[in-house]
Amino acid sequence: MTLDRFHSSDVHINENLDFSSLVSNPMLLKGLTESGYQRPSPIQLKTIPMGRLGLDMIAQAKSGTGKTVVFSVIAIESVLSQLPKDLTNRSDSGSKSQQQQYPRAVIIAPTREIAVQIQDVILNILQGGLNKIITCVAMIGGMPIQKDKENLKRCSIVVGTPGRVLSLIDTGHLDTSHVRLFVMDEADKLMEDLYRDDVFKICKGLGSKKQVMAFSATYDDDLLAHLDKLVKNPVYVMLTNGTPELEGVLQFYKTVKLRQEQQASTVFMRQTQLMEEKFAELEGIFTHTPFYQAIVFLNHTRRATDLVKFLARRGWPAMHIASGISQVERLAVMEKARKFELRVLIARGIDIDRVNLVVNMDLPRDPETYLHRIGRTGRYGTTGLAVSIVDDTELKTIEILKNEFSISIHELSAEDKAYSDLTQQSKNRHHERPLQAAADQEQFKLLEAARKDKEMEIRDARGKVELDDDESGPAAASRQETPKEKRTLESTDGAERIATGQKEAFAGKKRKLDRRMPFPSPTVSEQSPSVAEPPADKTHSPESEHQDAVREEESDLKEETAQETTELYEHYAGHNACNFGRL
Ligand SMILES: Nc1ncnc2c1ncn2[C@@H]1O[C@H](COP(=O)(O)OP(=O)(O)OP(=O)(O)O)[C@@H](O)[C@H]1O
Repeated sequence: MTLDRFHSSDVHINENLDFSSLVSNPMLLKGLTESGYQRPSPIQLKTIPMGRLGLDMIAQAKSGTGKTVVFSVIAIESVLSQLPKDLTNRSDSGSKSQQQQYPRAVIIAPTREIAVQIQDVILNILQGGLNKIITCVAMIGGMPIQKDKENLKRCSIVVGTPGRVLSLIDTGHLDTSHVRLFVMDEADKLMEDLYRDDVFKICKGLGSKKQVMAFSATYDDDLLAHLDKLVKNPVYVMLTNGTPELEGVLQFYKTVKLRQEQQASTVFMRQTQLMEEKFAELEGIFTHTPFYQAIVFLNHTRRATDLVKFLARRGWPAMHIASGISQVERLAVMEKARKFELRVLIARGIDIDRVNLVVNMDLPRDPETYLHRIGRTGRYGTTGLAVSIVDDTELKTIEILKNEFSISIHELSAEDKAYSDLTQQSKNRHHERPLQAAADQEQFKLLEAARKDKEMEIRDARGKVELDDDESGPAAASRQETPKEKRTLESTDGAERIATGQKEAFAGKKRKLDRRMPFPSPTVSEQSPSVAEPPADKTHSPESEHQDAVREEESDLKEETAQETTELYEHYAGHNACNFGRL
């Protein structure tokens, strides 16, 4: 098994067809071809013709096999079918501003990132010339709603998250009178308790004249029962009979154990120590496995920041998009990941071409989510590696995944032939080096930004700081400063050099600022990997405050852990959620 690009049978069709046999509009065809879609995948071949006929549909295909392109094409075709013929076939159809536009298709997805990705796919396809007459806008929570209201005056395809779309319908800003298509992407997630009511309300709010389609990689009885109420007389297209594992993804697990001397007295300590072990294991995997970009999943979002710091200290540019950061920041992180400026993204369901390694630091709560996660690699029939780092309790879950859901997961060991083949090949691969250089540059930029941040902070807090004008190295050379400005510098290797006499005054600040630095270099901190580091700003966090915080976190975690353990076992052990043969 290699990581070189090949396309597995997941996306291979036997027919000698290209998209010209599926779509007729020349600009649509041009947009598809120029977006890199030459030949349709099996799900595209089966569903696009029926979707174009206006049939309601429930469709299933493995992750990353082209479902987004299916409903993007159908949405564009649905809009085209409502526009006058003379507008839709010519590339000189006039500018959008001259045309009255109404929302004609609404697509919803469970996460903001996925909604933005869908918008990007559609916008790319529209680049073939249809962008002159069709507009697609993502409307998602966390972004200013005012902008959506403005955009709705000139928007034909709305892609959004349920909460935002519903609120735009409820307030009358989304005019539903011309909507003729409603698509639910990742329908399995959309039918979870969190979103289901909103999705039902949206479906009702969009009126009765619309075609309804649902897409997912997995279906179970509950999901089908819910969808039955939303999708009337659907055609079912199911491409997978068993568990929808991707052929190109090798799956492994690696067990971590606490050492004798680590026998923790509390749940919190035990969890923390186990996570430390998992962090160390992750570092080993990153060191020995060839990969372009990796996505790491964690169940507890609070660990995401710790992991970013841990990886950054070891030279792996990483960022997270866990909750707690603003939507604007999340989108910026996604952009960096896409531009290949990050090697590691700690994230949820997103589509980045170069991801060929997925790591689970905790197992998810249900097998569907496991499949979603590992489906972030092996996109469009390529190859990838998925590793779950588990402790003793999670090992049982691996057994259940293997036995009850027939998912093949092997223990990761140097002796494993598939894995050793893979690592062996890395010796001949050179792709890491230029990437590392690019990543280093990015790290340097971030260190520079952090350094500037520090200066601002110092200036704000203490007024003008009179420091010796003693600096050297590239960081200094690249800076332009006013003569009066005095500075605290980091050289490129991250070591801080502060003028004598100012160190003590600066020390409290420094600890505070270190925590904010996105990519502290390994030399900034020589601490051992610590998952639950004490608050760095000791001047502002006396011992007692720290203990309170630890206690609070401990009790939080206890609750979460207890609840999750119960949910996890109920979910995996007792039930047969994945009845994939139903359709
Ligand atoms: N016909 C095609 N030819 C080449 N590449 C394609 C084709 N269709 C889709 N792709 C690429 O495959 C990747 C996955 O496609 P897409 O996101 O549509 O899959 P999906 O089934 O919707 O995945 P998920 O279930 O994870 O959302 C994307 O990078 C997309 O650009």
